[in-house]
Amino acid sequence: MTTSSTLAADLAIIGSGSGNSLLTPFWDERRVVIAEQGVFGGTCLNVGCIPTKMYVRPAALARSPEEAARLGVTLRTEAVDWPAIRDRIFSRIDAISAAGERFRRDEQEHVTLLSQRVTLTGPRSFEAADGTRVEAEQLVIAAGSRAVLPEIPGIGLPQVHTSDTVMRLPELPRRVLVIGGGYIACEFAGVFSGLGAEVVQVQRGERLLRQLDADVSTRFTAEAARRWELRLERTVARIDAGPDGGVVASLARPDGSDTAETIAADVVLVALGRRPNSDLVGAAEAGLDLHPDGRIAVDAAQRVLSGGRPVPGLYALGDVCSAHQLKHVANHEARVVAHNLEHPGALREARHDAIPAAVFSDPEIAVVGLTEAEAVREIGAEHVTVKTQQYGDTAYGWAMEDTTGMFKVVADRRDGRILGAHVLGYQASNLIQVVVSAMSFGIDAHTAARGQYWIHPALMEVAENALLGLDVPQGPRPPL
Ligand SMILES: Cc1cc2nc3c(=O)[nH]c(=O)nc-3n(C[C@H](O)[C@H](O)[C@H](O)COP(=O)(O)OP(=O)(O)OC[C@H]3O[C@@H](n4cnc5c(N)ncnc54)[C@H](O)[C@@H]3O)c2cc1C
Ligand SMILES: NC(=O)c1ccc[n+]([C@@H]2O[C@H](COP(=O)([O-])OP(=O)(O)OC[C@H]3O[C@@H](n4cnc5c(N)ncnc54)[C@H](O)[C@@H]3O)[C@@H](O)[C@H]2O)c1
Repeated sequence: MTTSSTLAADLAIIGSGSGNSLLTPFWDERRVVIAEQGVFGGTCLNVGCIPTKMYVRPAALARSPEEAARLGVTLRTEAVDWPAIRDRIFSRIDAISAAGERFRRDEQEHVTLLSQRVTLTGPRSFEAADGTRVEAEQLVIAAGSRAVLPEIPGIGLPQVHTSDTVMRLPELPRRVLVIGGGYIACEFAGVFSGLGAEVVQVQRGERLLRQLDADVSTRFTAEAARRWELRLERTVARIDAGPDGGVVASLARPDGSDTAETIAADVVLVALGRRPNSDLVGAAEAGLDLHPDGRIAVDAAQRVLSGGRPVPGLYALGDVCSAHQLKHVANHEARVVAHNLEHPGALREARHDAIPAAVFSDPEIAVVGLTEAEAVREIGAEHVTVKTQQYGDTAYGWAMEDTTGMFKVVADRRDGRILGAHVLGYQASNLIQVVVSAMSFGIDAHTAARGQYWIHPALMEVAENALLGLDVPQGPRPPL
């Protein structure tokens, strides 16, 4: 049945992920429409950051006998109860999503929740699948992104998953084929292998996480190869149904030539990047500017551009427009948009410098700023200073008997400006924050190292030592 009702709104939002956080008390007395085609709460909560990291922790625990053995303690992982892990994770997450939806739908009279896909009909209007039209004073596109699937035979087989579905499998698969070498592929390879599955990861390039600093990418690839099987410089050409309910994947070289290699697996995870959902909202048809990769173009205030000019009252945020597909970036952009919706005469701009990211794999990685190669390109090799501090050369690293952790810092040797940091190892995502702070507040490398106390002998000393190892000026009266 179709209806032709038209809703007038002060604010309309497409997407209930980061878009859901736009509703400050300012909107309590105003009419708001939120359109959501899928599960309420978006990617991070339901199928992204949160459930993946809830799998990472049990996988790390299951792996701990290896580390314990180095320290003279014998542990054994007796069993991994996948259904229990899965149900613990999703009983928490599904309840949060359901409560969020109930709150908006039933407890907020000023909010209308349209649980449908909507398509733009103008700069501040859209239409839902059932014919409901919405005309808004201001509109925010927060429609996110989705997994890219390669067009290969067998991609539609039920054993082939994306991150959207693989976390809800009924049982822990015995054999998992992971296609891709990016964030999602490396995190799931770490989880499944940690929990005891046989993992084969197929990556087109010669290293995993190729976009990261070469030292980190190289060391991670070597460590991954110790934990699960890698097939590098390979792609999957086709997937066929195999015996015992599994599949058989045929590999090819990156140029497409056959290698006669096959991999048998029970489950395949495809993780080859995510494309912005600008097409799902009809952004091009509505005349909005798009980047070549499909992202909606916005200005620094997150205003959507059309013909190079901002469209009044139309904003976008998060994966649908951002060059950084990260939840903390989407959240920051949402805060900026929330401000700008309330204060159209005093717009604020989003800050996109010193954005950190972590790959929660085994080992863990965290990065911020320029890689060494990017720094050389940007300011010239003669101005770049680099220090890599091994975890194993610090006191806490001795306690851990660590052999792989590294903390690399890149700086400008002329003024000590920190340009980037690249960390691999235990707690990398926490340790890097001290460099993120220094970069964000403009603190030079020597001041960051000597202008504060560091708890001895905490693992954080690895950051202190990395900063101290840079060849940077100390100024006339440096902190001691
Ligand atoms: C497996 C995985 C792990 C991740 N881990 C991390 C991590 O550890 N740290 C991190 O920072 N980031 C992580 N990310 C990335 C992070 O999840 C995203 O950057 C973030 O969730 C994007 O938020 P968003 O609000 O832009 O989009 P979303 O949360 O995806 O919200 C967009 C919503 O819009 C809806 N929608 C789209 N089109 C329409 C339409 N036409 N009509 C109605 N509704 C529509 C969608 O259904 C969706 O619910 C991960 C992503 C994945 C997939
Ligand atoms: N911890 C985190 O912050 C986290 C975790 C997961 C996802 N994410 C976000 O989600 C985004 C998407 O993750 P992702 O892992 O899908 O993408 P990605 O961009 O990290 O990696 C995609 C990988 O697929 C490869 N690839 C692309 N097309 C290919 C093809 N046709 N054949 C073979 N290989 C191909 C690329 O070379 C790359 O290695 C990430 O970029 C990240 O921003 C973040």
